[in-house]
Amino acid sequence: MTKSIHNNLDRHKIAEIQPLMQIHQLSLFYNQKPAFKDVTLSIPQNSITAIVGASGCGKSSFLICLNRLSDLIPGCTVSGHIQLGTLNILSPKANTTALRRRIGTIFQKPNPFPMSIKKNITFPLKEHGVKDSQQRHNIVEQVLKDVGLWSEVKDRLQDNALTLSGGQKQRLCIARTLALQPEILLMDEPCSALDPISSGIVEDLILRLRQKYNYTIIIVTHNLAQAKRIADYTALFWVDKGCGRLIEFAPAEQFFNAPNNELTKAYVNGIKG
Ligand SMILES: Nc1ncnc2c1ncn2[C@@H]1O[C@H](COP(=O)(O)OP(=O)(O)OP(=O)(O)O)[C@@H](O)[C@H]1O
Repeated sequence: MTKSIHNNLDRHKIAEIQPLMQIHQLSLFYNQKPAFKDVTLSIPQNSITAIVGASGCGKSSFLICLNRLSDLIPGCTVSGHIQLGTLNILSPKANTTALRRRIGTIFQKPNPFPMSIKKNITFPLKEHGVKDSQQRHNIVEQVLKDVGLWSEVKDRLQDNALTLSGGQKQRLCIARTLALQPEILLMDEPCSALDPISSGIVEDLILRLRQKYNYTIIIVTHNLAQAKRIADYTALFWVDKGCGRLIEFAPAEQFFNAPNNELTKAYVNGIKG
């Protein structure tokens, strides 16, 4: 269940990876108070990037900028630039519905809709224009298989999703997001509300989504051991003078074994944090 560092992409592959999303001088403010400032980094494609750092350093705030969920928070403003291919994500002209289909979010607390297991997946598909019911059913089966839930729920697809265990609910939420075929998955501490067994299953799933399906995944985690097991790249955020800053962003092997920054060194060695 738990994975060794060998699950991470090897050094040669890391050198070949192209940036998928370019983030330049990104800052986020809640009612003029900065949560984090001046973050510049490129998210490599088909890889797992972990965001780590002590509580309150702006990790979740960073994540919500990337598909403009930040628009939904009153008093929240974002400045800087985020480029995804030809799309300028922060442009007022960007279509946020289409954007959130391309960039899906998995939250810390699994949030299935209070409806059947099957409808949890077919409902968003209908909303996004998948009209053919056989096609919707095929997608349900495919994504439930992708998250390893099909054999557990195939005989109870009409049961309310709220009857599932915490780990099953989280995998259903991941399946619901996968059904819309996003390019990027944002995960905000997806395992922290789960027991260790369920957490291991979701961790394995995250690795499989990158290895088998080439997803680009950005995951916020408090769990350094988890970041070490699954991340190809890791970013450390830290609070400086009341505001989050990006301290270091590097391939995971370098980040954990030979970081450039003294703060990163102290953090990965458990001296800080
Ligand atoms: N909706 C909000 N309104 C005002 N301030 C907020 C809001 N959400 C977060 N903050 C503040 O922004 C700062 C960064 O919070 P954020 O949740 O992004 O940090 P984090 O690193 O994800 O923390 P944690 O690891 O505890 O989840 C904190 O000072 C927090 O109190």
